[in-house]
Amino acid sequence: MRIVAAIGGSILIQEFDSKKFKEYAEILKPLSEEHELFIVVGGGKPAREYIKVVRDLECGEAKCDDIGIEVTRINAKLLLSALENKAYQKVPHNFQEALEYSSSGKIVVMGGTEPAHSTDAVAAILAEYVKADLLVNLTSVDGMYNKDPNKFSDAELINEITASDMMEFIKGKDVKAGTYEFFDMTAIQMIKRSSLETVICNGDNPKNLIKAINGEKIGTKVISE
Ligand SMILES: Nc1ncnc2c1ncn2[C@@H]1O[C@H](COP(=O)(O)OP(=O)(O)OP(=O)(O)O)[C@@H](O)[C@H]1O
Ligand SMILES: O=c1ccn([C@@H]2O[C@H](COP(=O)(O)O)[C@@H](O)[C@H]2O)c(=O)[nH]1
Repeated sequence: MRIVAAIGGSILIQEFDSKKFKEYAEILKPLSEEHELFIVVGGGKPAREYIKVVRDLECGEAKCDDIGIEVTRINAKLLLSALENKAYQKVPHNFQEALEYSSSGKIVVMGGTEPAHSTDAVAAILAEYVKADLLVNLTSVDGMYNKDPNKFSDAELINEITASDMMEFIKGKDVKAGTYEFFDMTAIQMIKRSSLETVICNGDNPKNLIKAINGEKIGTKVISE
């Protein structure tokens, strides 16, 4: 299968250590023997810290995004280091490069592309571009809830949701650099327009990626209606 997986920076770089990079490398290396893997890495807390500094410099939102993108690419480089020769050792800056690098037969790892969206959108556009069989979004919670589970203890996990309902849910959320909390509109539009098979699940345990690939019931399945 051709798979695009977005790994949240909130997962990979919770602390400034190599733990999650190593854990993911252990899972991704054997998976790449069976599947074509494209990994998109988020910025996490470091991206938001840097974005705060740029915002204070009053350079405008696009510059904030630009710095965010740089941080996602640093995180991508860290994952490349962990993956060693199983990954193509260059971070693509656009979708065409991603496709070119994948012809090496190795895992492709990238961060952001251009301003005004999150790496969740990058993963969805990439999935469309490479005609992926599956898009997996690995984040810091078990999937999509009816409200923010970190703010409401009675939040309920949604097992299945249509892209249209998800759009309705996300409508009006902040689109400033570093504030895309949980998915962004561009990502959902791609899922809808290209009927991308999509699963959102908890990436704290990298084995959840295997479960999602094997079609086990996990997290939230997004239906492209
Ligand atoms: N309805 C919701 N369902 C699930 N999570 C939600 C919801 N609303 C808000 N959130 C928040 O979204 C967060 C997940 O987004 P976050 O930006 O941390 O993820 P990421 O994409 O995995 O990482 P990063 O953006 O740091 O790369 C959760 O920690 C949760 O608090
Ligand atoms: O293609 C992209 C990717 C990212 N950004 C900016 O970087 C931050 C960090 O990415 P996350 O996916 O949120 O971790 C994001 O909030 C954007 O500000 C971008 O502009 N374009």
